[in-house]
Amino acid sequence: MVSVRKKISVIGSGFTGATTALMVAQKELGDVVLVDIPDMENPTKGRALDMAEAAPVQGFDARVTGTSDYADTKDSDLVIITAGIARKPGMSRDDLVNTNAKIMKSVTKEIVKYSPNAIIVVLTNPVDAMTYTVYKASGFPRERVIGQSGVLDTARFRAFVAEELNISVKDITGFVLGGHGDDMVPLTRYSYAGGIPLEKLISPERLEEIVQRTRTGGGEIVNLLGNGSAYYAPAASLAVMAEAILKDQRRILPSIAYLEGEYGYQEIYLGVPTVLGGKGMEEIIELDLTDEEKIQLDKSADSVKKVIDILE
Ligand SMILES: NC(=O)C1=CN([C@@H]2O[C@H](COP(=O)(O)OP(=O)(O)OC[C@H]3O[C@@H](n4cnc5c(N)ncnc54)[C@H](O)[C@@H]3O)[C@@H](O)[C@H]2O)C=CC1
Ligand SMILES: O=C([O-])CC(=O)C(=O)O
Repeated sequence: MVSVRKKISVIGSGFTGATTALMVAQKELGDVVLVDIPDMENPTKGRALDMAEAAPVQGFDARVTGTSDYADTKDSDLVIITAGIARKPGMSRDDLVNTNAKIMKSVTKEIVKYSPNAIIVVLTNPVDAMTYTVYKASGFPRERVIGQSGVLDTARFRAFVAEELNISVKDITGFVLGGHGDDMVPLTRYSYAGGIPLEKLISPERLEEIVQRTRTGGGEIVNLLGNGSAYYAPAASLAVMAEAILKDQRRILPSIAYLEGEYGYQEIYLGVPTVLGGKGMEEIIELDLTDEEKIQLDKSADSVKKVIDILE
């Protein structure tokens, strides 16, 4: 009998990969295959087994297995790439580019071989350029290769605003555009608390401080952890994108998408509002930007382009 359960492969069983596997399984989005390099096969199997043993306690129905053999990923519906090195204090995400680009190319080859119809979501940094690398290496249409940054960046902004206003995080919405670097563009004009524009509730000076903290939110955690980067909120962000795709929810979520003229950019991956559904990135939503916002977005796009140029 052919299984109708969805299959999700998570490449990289480190902090973000393992946490994502658990969150995706807890949401019962499908069966999860956790993959790492042969040297990491036993720890990967161990993490997967440990998660499988959490299933009866928490009552989720999802098989979780660990492997270093890509044949086990065959016919995945969704593949999430977290493989690669993470930064340490004093490093920028862009410092990871050469090492991680090689890893992206090798894992993409295996993904395409075993799951030619999969949708791929990339987390590995520098994520805009790594998503571009996977897109080029896969030959997949742009709908099926996206990256994760905006859900996380927006979540950080929402968390800081909720703390500032002492209001539930559930009532705060935000919008972050651009590359996943310190010049990302949080759009306060499109951000609300319970439907009320934030600009009516928080002073411009304080809002600017929150925007700055959002921009450097990844680095704040890198400095606190000392030996790696964030993983709970990144994994939660991947799980929500996975859910939107696997349940064909058509949610409006920011993702890193390949632009073919949208927002005035060509042949670049950049964070923009998208509709995520069963086909992957189904639409890009173009917002009107003020001159100042467009200048900021141009700066962010330039930074991403420079990293992509290193690769080419
Ligand atoms: N886009 C975003 O918002 C975020 C991106 N990241 C990025 O995600 C990546 C992973 O971060 P962590 O999980 O914390 O790192 P980690 O070091 O805990 O895990 C990375 C795993 O990748 C594995 N790996 C390396 N080469 C591989 C290959 N060829 N095939 C399969 N697995 C391979 C390693 O063995 C390791 O287990 C980093 O590049 C980090 O910067 C992390 C958080 C947020
Ligand atoms: O900061 C990092 O290196 C990891 C990351 O992308 C984030 O947490 O936003």
